[in-house]
Amino acid sequence: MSADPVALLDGFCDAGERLAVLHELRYCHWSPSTVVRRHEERLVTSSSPARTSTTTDQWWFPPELLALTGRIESRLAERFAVEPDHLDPWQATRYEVGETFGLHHDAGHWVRSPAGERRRTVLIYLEEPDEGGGTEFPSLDLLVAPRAGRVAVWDNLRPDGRVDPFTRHIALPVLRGRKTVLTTWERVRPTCSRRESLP
Ligand SMILES: O=C(O)CCC(=O)C(=O)O
Ligand SMILES: [Fe+2]
Repeated sequence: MSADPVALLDGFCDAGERLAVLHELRYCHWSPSTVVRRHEERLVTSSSPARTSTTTDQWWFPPELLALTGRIESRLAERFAVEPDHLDPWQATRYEVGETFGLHHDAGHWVRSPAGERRRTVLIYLEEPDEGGGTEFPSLDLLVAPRAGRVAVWDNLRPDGRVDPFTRHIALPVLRGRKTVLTTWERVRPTCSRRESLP
């Protein structure tokens, strides 16, 4: 794996694959994006003024789209040693002009869940806006341009397993055009029981 805190690979998805994914995403049900927070020992998912985009997730993906994400998972395994069995369901998020996701961390809520924390984030830029829409990591002094076909992979945890505050990030507002990303998170352990080896 790269020593950079945020590994970037351009051309990870070629134009044909991006168009095919975007085409299939038209058949999915999109809703206002949500954020997760803890409320009295429970995780609550709700919309928030901090996140103004629209999202769909793997639940809605038609078989053609699942075949495409399956191929993407194989390449993530090859290039970044991502473990497909540890992945959360894919999400796609669309940002129109002005839409954004404020400063946040992708981990911090899942330490007690069977699959554990969100160890790494995988973010693929499918549709590149004409202006704005970068992903900023203020503590790393890093701005990732939302280049179509690029994948960004970063660690959310420090080697001791605690949340790494340096990978807090912002999806900057789109200023012109539209941005669409495909995202998943690699958990510390497998994401369902049938993937664990049985005793
Ligand atoms: O869209 C982006 O640039 C970042 C998205 C993000 O941070 C997230 O979905 O958790
Ligand atoms: Fe995020």
